[in-house]
Amino acid sequence: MAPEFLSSGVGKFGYVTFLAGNGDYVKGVVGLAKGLRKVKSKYPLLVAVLPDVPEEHRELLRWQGCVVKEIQPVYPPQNHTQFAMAYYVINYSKLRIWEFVEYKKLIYLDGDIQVMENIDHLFQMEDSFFYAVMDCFCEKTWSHTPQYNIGYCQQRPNEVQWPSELGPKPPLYFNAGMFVYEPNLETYHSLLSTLNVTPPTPFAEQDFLNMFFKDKYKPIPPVYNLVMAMLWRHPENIELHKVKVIHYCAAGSKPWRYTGKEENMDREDVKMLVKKWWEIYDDETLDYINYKMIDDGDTDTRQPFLAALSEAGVVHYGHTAPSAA
Ligand SMILES: O=c1ccn([C@@H]2O[C@H](COP(=O)(O)OP(=O)(O)O)[C@@H](O)[C@H]2O)c(=O)[nH]1
Ligand SMILES: OC[C@H]1O[C@H](O[C@@H]2[C@@H](O)[C@H](O)[C@@H](O)[C@H](O)[C@@H]2O)[C@H](O)[C@@H](O)[C@H]1O
Repeated sequence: MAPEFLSSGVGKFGYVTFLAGNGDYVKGVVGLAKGLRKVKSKYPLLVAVLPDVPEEHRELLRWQGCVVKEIQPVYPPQNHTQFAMAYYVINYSKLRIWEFVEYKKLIYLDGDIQVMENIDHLFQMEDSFFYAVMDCFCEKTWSHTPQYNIGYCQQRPNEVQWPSELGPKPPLYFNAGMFVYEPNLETYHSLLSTLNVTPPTPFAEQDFLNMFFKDKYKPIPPVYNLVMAMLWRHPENIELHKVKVIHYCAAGSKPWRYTGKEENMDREDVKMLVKKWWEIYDDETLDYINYKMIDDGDTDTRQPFLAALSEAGVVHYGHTAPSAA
């Protein structure tokens, strides 16, 4: 029986990710939990799971110190003019994390993200804004947009000017795989009611969140969410050695499925980033149950993590952990 985690306490800050289905994304979330431990984050990782996430995956995540919270799916209104790319529709369910009001501020991270350096300092940014990294319009996944078709990208706004005949330049657009936000019930209900009257679009909840938060959005540097395609689309904007958060969102880049066969996946930098992910995933000292408390007390690497878990009301009863997925 996995340890009993209760998240009844009021925690100020935390990380949150989203897990759907009974497939292999659970490996991404296990890797993320271990990565946050490796960088000695003080805060718990919440996992918003859809009902279709099997109990054995939830158990595995509890054994990795995660606070597992079941959410119900969110679907956009049926609409015949535009559809989200079917693969992304399930991501509208991410909106449920605005209901986690026992936390003052949360950092959302996709399950295909890895944290390579501590980013706890982001919680100190000014309240009442929505912080995220700007996306790039140059991937073929953007071929449905005027930006892609005229070659305009916010990552290099002066190379191809936005033509005035197309109207105002599009507002800055963020990648919704990582963002800093404040859970709030009023915002949550407004999100859902607005979604009810908003036709689905190709990038689903990412488009929707960009529209909803357009007046509160504040860009943060790309070191906080390396959208992998930036490596070959805009290398001039990336200093790889400074990157703190890696987002394995390019086709073929999911480390746990990596074959190296898809376009750009044979790049040395991609191979290095995939290797870094596996080094963390395979590191048993980072498994929650093996995460050592150092008796001398003053440099206990586990204490801040346990303190944050207790602050968040997570009570841990240790046993031997099952094998990882
Ligand atoms: O079958 C799925 C698809 C998506 N996700 C979650 O939704 C996030 C966003 O989906 P995806 O990573 O496919 O989007 P990308 O960033 O690759 O475009 C994932 O990282 C997971 O956290 C999931 O758990 N199961
Ligand atoms: O549901 C829409 C998704 O949109 C985003 O992924 C996209 C985006 O990054 C494009 O710019 C890339 O071209 C594309 O490959 C990639 O899948 C988010 O990362 C993901 O969390 C989720 O919101």
